[in-house]
Amino acid sequence: MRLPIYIDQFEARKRYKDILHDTHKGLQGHALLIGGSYGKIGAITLASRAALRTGCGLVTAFVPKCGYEIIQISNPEVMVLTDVNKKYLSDMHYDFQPNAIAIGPGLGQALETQKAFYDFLVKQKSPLVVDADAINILAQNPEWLTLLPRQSILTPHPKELERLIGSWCNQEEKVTKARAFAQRYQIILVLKGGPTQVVFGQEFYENTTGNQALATAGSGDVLTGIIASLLAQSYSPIDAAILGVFIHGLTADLAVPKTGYESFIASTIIKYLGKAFLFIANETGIPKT
Ligand SMILES: NC(=O)C1=CN([C@@H]2O[C@H](COP(=O)(O)OP(=O)(O)OC[C@H]3O[C@@H](n4cnc5c(N)ncnc54)[C@H](O)[C@@H]3O)[C@@H](O)[C@H]2O)[C@@H](O)CC1
Ligand SMILES: Nc1ncnc2c1ncn2[C@@H]1O[C@H](COP(=O)(O)OP(=O)(O)O)[C@@H](O)[C@H]1O
Ligand SMILES: [Mg+2]
Repeated sequence: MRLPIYIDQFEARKRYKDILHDTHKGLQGHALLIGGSYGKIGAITLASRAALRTGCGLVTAFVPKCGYEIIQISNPEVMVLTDVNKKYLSDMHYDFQPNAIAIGPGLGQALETQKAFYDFLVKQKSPLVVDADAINILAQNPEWLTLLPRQSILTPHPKELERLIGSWCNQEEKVTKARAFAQRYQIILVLKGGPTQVVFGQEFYENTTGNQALATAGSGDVLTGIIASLLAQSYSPIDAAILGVFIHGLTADLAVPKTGYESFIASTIIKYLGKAFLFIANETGIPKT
């Protein structure tokens, strides 16, 4: 098997773009995060907060009606659009053009949601971030995979990946199958785990940040928000995926000396995003390459 390209501070720094001093929220990108269902509004709450803390100018969450107050109260900076349905999404309808869309955290797999996801996919032209139940819905409806815009980023954890590509006997087979899948549908696969790997065309990357503190509910939802935010800020899909997984893991490496593994939760990732960006934006004295 070919050796991976390691996603280290140098790979991250060469992709990182400074925030310009004369920018404004209208230039910083508008991310739309679609998901949530009754009992799982937390997933989209976390993703949208992470998107804001990753630097995009505007964030809108699209959730079923039951999520409206939850998100408005917990994230006042986030705008909220609601579905006609109370407990799960049934019509992903909005009348603005976001710079990036992520779909899936907490979405559920109700039949009406599946149908709405199909209608949504048919209309999409720009790369998406596809996570969690949106991946599970694609695994149940593989013929919809051809609807994914080129260079969409899918972020499966190992179980979601298995649903999507079938099982594997060893790491080599996993990567080979993932690569064939990514090439077939012209997508980027972020294979989450410890370590997270990224598969794109002929390239195969492996992240060097992160630790077991990330084994906590919602940490993948936060990653989805981070990648969507970078995509909204005009990072290319592969740069958004690479920088996203690096920053996400880095928060855990920076936090653990203070929090320990046990008390680290998904919100801690968001809390440490600032320190992670300072590290990447060269505040440590390490030259930017
Ligand atoms: N606060 C919230 O609202 C939360 C909502 N969530 C949402 O809940 C829904 C279900 O997601 P889940 O991922 O929990 O359910 P899944 O059924 O997709 O995945 C859980 C299964 O995957 C296995 N698995 C997960 N990570 C693994 C790894 N690294 N190695 C091997 N096996 C692994 C688990 O053992 C379990 O069998 C999604 O929509 C998700 O976004 C979760 O993100 C948790 C937090
Ligand atoms: N032991 C570990 N070491 C490093 N990273 C981990 C570990 N366990 C989980 N993670 C990371 O945490 C995230 C978990 O994502 P996911 O399973 O989708 O969580 P959730 O759905 O609860 O948000 C992924 O980014 C994964 O790489
Ligand atoms: Mg997940």
